[in-house]
Amino acid sequence: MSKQEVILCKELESSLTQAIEKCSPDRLFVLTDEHTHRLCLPQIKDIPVMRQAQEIVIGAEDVNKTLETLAQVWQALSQQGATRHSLLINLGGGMVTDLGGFAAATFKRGIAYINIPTTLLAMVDASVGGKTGINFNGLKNEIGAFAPANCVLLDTEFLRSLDAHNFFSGYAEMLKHGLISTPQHLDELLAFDTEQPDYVLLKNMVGRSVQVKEDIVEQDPKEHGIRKALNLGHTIGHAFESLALAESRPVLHGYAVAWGLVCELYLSHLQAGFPQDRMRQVIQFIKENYGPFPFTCKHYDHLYELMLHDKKNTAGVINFTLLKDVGEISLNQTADKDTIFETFDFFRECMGL
Ligand SMILES: NC(=O)c1ccc[n+]([C@@H]2O[C@H](COP(=O)([O-])OP(=O)(O)OC[C@H]3O[C@@H](n4cnc5c(N)ncnc54)[C@H](O)[C@@H]3O)[C@@H](O)[C@H]2O)c1
Ligand SMILES: O=C(O)C(=O)C[C@@H](O)[C@H](O)[C@H](O)COP(=O)(O)O
Ligand SMILES: [Zn+2]
Repeated sequence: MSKQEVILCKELESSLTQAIEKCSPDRLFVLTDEHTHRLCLPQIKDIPVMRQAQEIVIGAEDVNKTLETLAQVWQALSQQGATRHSLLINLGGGMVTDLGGFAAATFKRGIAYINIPTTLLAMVDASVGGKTGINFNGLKNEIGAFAPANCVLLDTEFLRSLDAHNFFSGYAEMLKHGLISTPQHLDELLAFDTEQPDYVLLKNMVGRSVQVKEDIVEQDPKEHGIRKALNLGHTIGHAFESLALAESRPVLHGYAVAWGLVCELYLSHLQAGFPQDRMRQVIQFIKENYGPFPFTCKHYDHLYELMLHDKKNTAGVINFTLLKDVGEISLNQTADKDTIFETFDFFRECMGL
């Protein structure tokens, strides 16, 4: 897999023009959800190279990251004359870049695509690294492919219209990048004024955060080893997210990751010696900014069953990425059912549930 080009744009217009010209497509398509169609497409629609772009609009948010929506995109591409030499631009958050990336990877066995992420989460994480896919059978990203975008164009100006919930959702993946990289990066994240964001500083932090991901993906594009570090917080986080979806009370992906981090930092403390003061510091930040995920001990078995579907697992054994300390990663860790249930008890207790 070749190294993916990720550009922190000074000027989106020229970067996008160059990126499209480099692909020399016969036809151009732009995929948005209903919100990014209204809020973000106007920023690029009038760029001369975009004038011929045919628009495909899908429903917003993870409830629409489905096979039905994927089929709508395939249908639109097919009916509007897309060929193997066409180019798809995904303009949106991680839902659009995941689903659009998978549509591009599968349409006529694969066409070129460019990601222009418009949420914080998609900028630092989802748009980069080639994991594409959809939710299926009540499970997160159950169907998908590794298929990197030809190019990823980051423009933090899009963040100005993002609401606080989606800001914090993306910030959870940044915290994850802080935890798996360096104490300095984690400290700057914990110290950032999230109530009145300094957008210049945020742009720099986005650059550092996405670099953490790029470095790991470059070493291990298909998650045979070190890429599992990017899944910290997700073994339990995805179970929370799927449970919430099943109970028709969906939560944002990054919130589920933040709550998953609380549990997996506790597990890291129990099993890998992660320092208690650091654990408490990060949990305090999450408690203050994300609130609790309500569940009772009646949910434990369901959560455990969901964790049995984690993609890192082998032969029915649940696989965790844990930390010995900030930046000291311990891959392929396991925990027995009693210990996992103890982490749920810990979570509920420290969240005041
Ligand atoms: N492929 C990966 O490596 C990877 C990594 C992390 C997360 N993900 C996936 O990403 C998805 C979550 O992505 P997300 O958090 O970006 O959510 P999202 O794409 O659902 O976007 C969240 C909301 O913000 C709106 N929005 C987008 N840009 C906006 C803007 N600039 N201003 C105002 N509103 C805007 C969207 O329309 C949507 O309503 C999940 O499906 C998750 O599984 C994938
Ligand atoms: O890029 C990766 O690798 C990640 O694990 C990043 C995660 O933040 C992301 O949510 C990813 O989609 C999870 O992948 P999955 O393989 O657990 O479905
Ligand atoms: Zn994630």
